[in-house]
Amino acid sequence: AAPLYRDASAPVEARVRDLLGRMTLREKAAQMAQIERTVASPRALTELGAGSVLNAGGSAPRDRASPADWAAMVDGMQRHALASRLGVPILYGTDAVHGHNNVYGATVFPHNVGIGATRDTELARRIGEATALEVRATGIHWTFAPCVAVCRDPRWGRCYESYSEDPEIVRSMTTIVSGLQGQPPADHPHGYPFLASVRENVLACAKHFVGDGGTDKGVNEGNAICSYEDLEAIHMTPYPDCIAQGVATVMASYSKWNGEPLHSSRYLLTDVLKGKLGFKGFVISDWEGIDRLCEPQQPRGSDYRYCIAQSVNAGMDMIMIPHRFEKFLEDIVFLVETGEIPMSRIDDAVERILRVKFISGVFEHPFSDQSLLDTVGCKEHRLLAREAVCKSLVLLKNGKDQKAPFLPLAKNAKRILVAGTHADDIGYQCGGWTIAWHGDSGKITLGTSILEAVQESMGVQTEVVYEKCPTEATIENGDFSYAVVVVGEVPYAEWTGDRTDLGIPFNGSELITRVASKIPTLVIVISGRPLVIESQVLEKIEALVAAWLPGSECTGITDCLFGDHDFIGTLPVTWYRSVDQLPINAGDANYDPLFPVGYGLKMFQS
Ligand SMILES: OC[C@@H]1[C@@H](O)[C@H](O)[C@@H](O)c2nc(CNc3ccccc3)cn21
Repeated sequence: AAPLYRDASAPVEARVRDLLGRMTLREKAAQMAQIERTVASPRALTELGAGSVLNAGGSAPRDRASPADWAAMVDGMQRHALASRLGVPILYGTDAVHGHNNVYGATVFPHNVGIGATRDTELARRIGEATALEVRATGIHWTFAPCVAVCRDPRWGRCYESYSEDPEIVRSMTTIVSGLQGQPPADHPHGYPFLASVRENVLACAKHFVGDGGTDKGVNEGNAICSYEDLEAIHMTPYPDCIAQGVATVMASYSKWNGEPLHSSRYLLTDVLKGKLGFKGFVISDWEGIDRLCEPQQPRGSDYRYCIAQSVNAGMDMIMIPHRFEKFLEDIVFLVETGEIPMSRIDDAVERILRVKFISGVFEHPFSDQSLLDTVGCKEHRLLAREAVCKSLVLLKNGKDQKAPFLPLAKNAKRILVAGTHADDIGYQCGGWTIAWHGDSGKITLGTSILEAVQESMGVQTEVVYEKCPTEATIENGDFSYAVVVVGEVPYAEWTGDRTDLGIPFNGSELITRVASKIPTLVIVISGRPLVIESQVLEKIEALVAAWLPGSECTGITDCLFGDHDFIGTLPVTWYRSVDQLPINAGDANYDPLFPVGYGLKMFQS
């Protein structure tokens, strides 16, 4: 008879116990390893039985790989895993954090800060549903999303991955978990991982536990200095909501809390997350997250045994290694055999990993479903992304006085100027974590730029003049009804986004001033965070829109500019006056921002 763990009708916990009981120590240790796709060899998967594979940001089967290429790659790895002694399938994970952003042609949604601006929790769920389909279409089981960081300082290079500085807004947006994984039934056991449909849903990952958005001065992978009460009230708030929705995995933060690395915090990973909050899925490290535990005394990962012991004993269940798998195996087996890591801790970790694998359906359905291939970048998902862009825009100024609103723009103007570094650049409007890890400029994927959206919106009798950096002659003699100047930040990810100077890059303020001195001007800011807008610049322009990092579907912007839809977005983060004010958050004493959290104008008086 087939072994119990292969019996899909058996209770999950019985299958877990049966399989665990059959595994050697090396096989258990291998299940705790997540390796990068470039080292996911037949030896690693069949002989050694690695538990999971990921692709780093930007690591793809080939340039502009098709969904079918991705699915073939994952299915190929799965076949090797199923050929292992006990045939335990892998889980493949990827960063689909604003759509399936590593895949060319996938729908790219606004980054989290823009979704926070919508305050639309149902929209967040629908984005999760669409993203899950596009991820599944490529054969992938798991996304390292949502990031539920509560960003408290815009100098942090990842604040665009945070829905808001307000923990209540972040918590409300965790509905994306139910979109990604499906909605658990009312009687779902608390804290237990959940997946509705192996065909249409993917496992989610709440990250980065905990306090990633609260590091001192916004330094990435830095130190959150605060009381436990503040850590709980500000940064931990979204996690019970994710756990209540059956989130399958949680990723530990690179950062520290009062000097203690999260990756080796037994109190926070085990006593709080698994004990007090009752989380029964598994905790995964960040990329080489345990290697950093040796810093700064010695070079990263120099005493790897120490790193493994500190982290696994603290409650880490899976290690995103991602390259030195065999060293990991050797060391962790040594640590268990010498009693440094108790076998009970290994069994707990592997139990959690197997539990997620059984509830994920991957034992019964290990391979991709070809019928989903056409969902990648499909019209319906692009319309959803367009709706999200429209709802994410925040109107910060509309007319030099209330009685003369500047928006909606006239579609039948004779001649208009579109200018700025960000008017015609799909890469810029998508931001980081898009195709490449840190994003890029240019036509990096399919989509509609702001310029293209304007050109498509205007009547035939309107001449749209586009100059990225307009000359004085153009500005002086152009005879334009109005100008749309699109400026902002270049894409960045993680530490590459840490900045203390938060002015508009490429001398954006100077360009705005040159144009606005002669032509009635709307400014659109493409950025992962509020940027410094000097008061004399703000006075010169007719209108100002914060568009965040809208992604591939910028028709959503012209849907508002020309009045087909009103603006509904409101600031999810404080728009500060100057960097000298930082950190500045709603609720602070003497809170004196340029525009407060919650601010956002409408065109049509409701
Ligand atoms: O991509 C996997 C994780 C991601 O889920 C985390 O949110 C993020 O903190 C994270 N950082 C890295 C390391 N970054 C890296 C960038 C380029 C090449 C290789 C690694 C990997 N990851």
